[in-house]
Amino acid sequence: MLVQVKGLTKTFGGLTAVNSVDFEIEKGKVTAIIGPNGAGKSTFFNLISGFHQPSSGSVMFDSTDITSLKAHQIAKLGIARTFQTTHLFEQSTVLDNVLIGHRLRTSSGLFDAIFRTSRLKREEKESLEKAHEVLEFVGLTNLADKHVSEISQEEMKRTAFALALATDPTIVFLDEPAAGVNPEETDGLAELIKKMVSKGITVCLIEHKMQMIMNLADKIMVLNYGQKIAEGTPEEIKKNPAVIEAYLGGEAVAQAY
Ligand SMILES: Nc1ncnc2c1ncn2[C@@H]1O[C@H](COP(=O)(O)OP(=O)(O)OP(=O)(O)O)[C@@H](O)[C@H]1O
Repeated sequence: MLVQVKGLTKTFGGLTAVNSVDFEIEKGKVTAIIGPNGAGKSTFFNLISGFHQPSSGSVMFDSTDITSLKAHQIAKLGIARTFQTTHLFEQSTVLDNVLIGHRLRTSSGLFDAIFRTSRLKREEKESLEKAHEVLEFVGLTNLADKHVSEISQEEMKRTAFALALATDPTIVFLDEPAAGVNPEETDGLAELIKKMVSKGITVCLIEHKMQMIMNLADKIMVLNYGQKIAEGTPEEIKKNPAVIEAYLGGEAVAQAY
């Protein structure tokens, strides 16, 4: 298993946002996390990627215990995540946004910056090449010099993917990759996710668009009130009584289908 989560728990004051979750992600597969609003999905992502410290439990990545590592240390190990598109710098170009993502992986320090060492120059060149490569991969070469404020929501989603890919990740965590885009664009983003998997990248995503998930995921975990209530293939999840119960009453299913 690429990622192994055991007994993962996060409390905020009196609220248990993630409650004793055991979970595994297999290399090379697409794993989805679904659940009603407030179920703990984003918190779960934040725990794995080091943006929150767990209250208890453990996270193993490729046999390394990453439970107590900080976000930047986890990113260096090959775990990338996307954020909502609001995290992009609107007044910078698409290319510059991606370059910033790539700096994470390079190691020049203040000394290099001041004296413009050959290492810095080499790294700048590599960053630029990498940024162009990932922009081509996500289909945004033509928009590299546009400001983020000028591009569509779907193009912002692709930019967020490019940012994650610029760090050469083993696994990417995608937070609602298709939120706010139309059905045709959703299909395009699903294709892009498949293309990432075909290049050997493992994908874990949170998404409310059920049809997309059902077509894309090898495995689905369902969270409800911080607890894992089901796990299985899309076929198994569709038939699971606990899942149907959690979603009925809510509007999520009606909206998704
Ligand atoms: N930093 C925080 N401080 C306090 N409570 C938080 C914090 N982050 C999340 N929560 C609470 O934890 C619970 C789970 O939230 P979370 O955002 O993880 O759910 P979610 O499943 O991602 O929801 P959505 O689908 O709406 O994004 C919610 O009740 C939320 O209010």
